[in-house]
Amino acid sequence: MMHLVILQIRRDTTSAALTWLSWLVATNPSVENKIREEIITKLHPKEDNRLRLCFSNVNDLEMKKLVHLHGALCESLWLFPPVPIQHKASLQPDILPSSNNIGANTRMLLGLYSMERMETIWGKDCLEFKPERWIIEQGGIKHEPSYKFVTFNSGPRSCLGKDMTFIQMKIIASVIIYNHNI
Ligand code: HEM
Repeated sequence: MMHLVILQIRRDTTSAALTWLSWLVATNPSVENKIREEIITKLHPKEDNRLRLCFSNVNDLEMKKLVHLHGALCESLWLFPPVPIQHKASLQPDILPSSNNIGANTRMLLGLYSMERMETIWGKDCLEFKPERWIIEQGGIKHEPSYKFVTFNSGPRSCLGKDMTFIQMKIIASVIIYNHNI
């Protein structure tokens, strides 16, 4: 039973992320155009085979070239984290990084959704959909520390599937965006 629940969490997080990405891209056609443009210029899909052939040798490096898609994905994972809230419990008394004292067996709720919409952490434009937030001036991907971009949690129990799910989501999203106008 536990195994089934864990499997569902892995699958449902990815599908929730792709659903939000579709909505954000559909309501921001200029972002969709930029993503399609970079798929064409960086992956060079062959027209007759659409994108299928390109993906016969897909790898992480190829997918990292799609910086606008990466930015759009991070924005949707950040604005609408598929795991919006989590809870942890202390085994023994401790002091949190915030300097709050907690006793043993204290249950704590982590509001990931709220933390990723806090102006004090992310700045004034924290509610806007801005994929360029994740792109550095030189055009590469901007990395945010996991204790700031908390969608996959941070520390020793953070998501083990993070890198894999990014590759999976990029493959699915790029095939859809290349072939369809959402
Ligand atoms: C968008 C997709 C995903 C999101 C947002 C996500 C998010 C998370 C979060 C927040 C946790 C921490 C849970 C906690 O501390 O209670 C977690 C744990 C985990 N995730 Fe993911 N996840 C995603 C996809 C995946 C995929 C596709 C896999 C496997 C292929 C995976 C494997 C795991 C595993 C094994 C853990 C447990 C790590 C541990 O407890 O040591 N995740 N994930």
